[in-house]
Amino acid sequence: MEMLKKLEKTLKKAPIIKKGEYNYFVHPITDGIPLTTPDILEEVVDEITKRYTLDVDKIVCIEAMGIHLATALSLKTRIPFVVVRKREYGLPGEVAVHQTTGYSEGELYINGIKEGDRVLVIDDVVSTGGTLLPVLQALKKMNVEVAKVIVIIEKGEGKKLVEEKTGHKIDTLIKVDIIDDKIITSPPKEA
Ligand SMILES: O=P(O)(O)OC[C@H]1O[C@H](OP(=O)(O)OP(=O)(O)O)[C@H](O)[C@@H]1O
Ligand code: HPA
Repeated sequence: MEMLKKLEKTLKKAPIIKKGEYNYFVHPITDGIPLTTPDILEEVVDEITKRYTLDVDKIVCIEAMGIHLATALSLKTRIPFVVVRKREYGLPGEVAVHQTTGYSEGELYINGIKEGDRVLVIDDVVSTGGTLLPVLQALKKMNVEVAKVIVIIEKGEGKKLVEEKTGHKIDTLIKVDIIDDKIITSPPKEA
C-alpha cells in the first residue's frame, strides 16, 4: 500500500452519507469532493501504468466519475477514450443498458465502440456491480474485446459477482468496507 498513500489517507477520512439505507462515502476520486488534487490523480494513474500494460485501442469510461480517470490516463498513455453516457443520442449503433446502484437506477448509452475494438474499461467504484455488469455484458454482445477492466475502489462484494458473471478479472487498487459508519481499507480481494 506504500504506493497509494494519498488514496488510502483520503479514504480513511471520507465522510459517509446515507442514501436511503445505503452508506455512501464521499471522496475526491469518486465524487470530486472535497477536492481532487493533481497529486491524487497522478498517484492513481501512475500506479495503473506501472502495474499494467495497456495494449488497447480505446479507454471506455462511465459517466460521470470515470471521466476524470480516463482523461488523466489518456493524457499519460496517449490512448483515446470514449464515455458511456447517461444521455441518449440515438446515433447509429447506440446500445442502451439499464444501470442499478445501491441508491439509484437509470439508463446508460454506449456509443463510439464497435465490434473488434480492443478496450480498457475504467470506473471509479464497483460496489453492487449493477453498473459494471450490464456494461460488460453489452460489450460482449457487441463483440468488443475487453482486454482489461480497472476500477480504482472496490466496495463490499460486488466485484466478485461481476467477475463470476462475465469471466473478466477486475483489477482494483484498494478495497473499502463501511463497518459501523467507519471506513476500513484493505488490499484488493483477488478472485
Ligand atoms: O457497483 P455499483 O453499485 O453500480 O456502483 C458503482 C457505480 O456508482 C457510481 O456511479 P453513479 O451512477 O452514482 O454516477 P456518478 O458516476 O455520476 O457519480 C460509480 O461511479 C459507479 O459507476
Ligand atoms: N461512494 C462513491 N461512489 C460510489 C459509492 C460510494 O459509496 N457507491 C457507488 N458509487
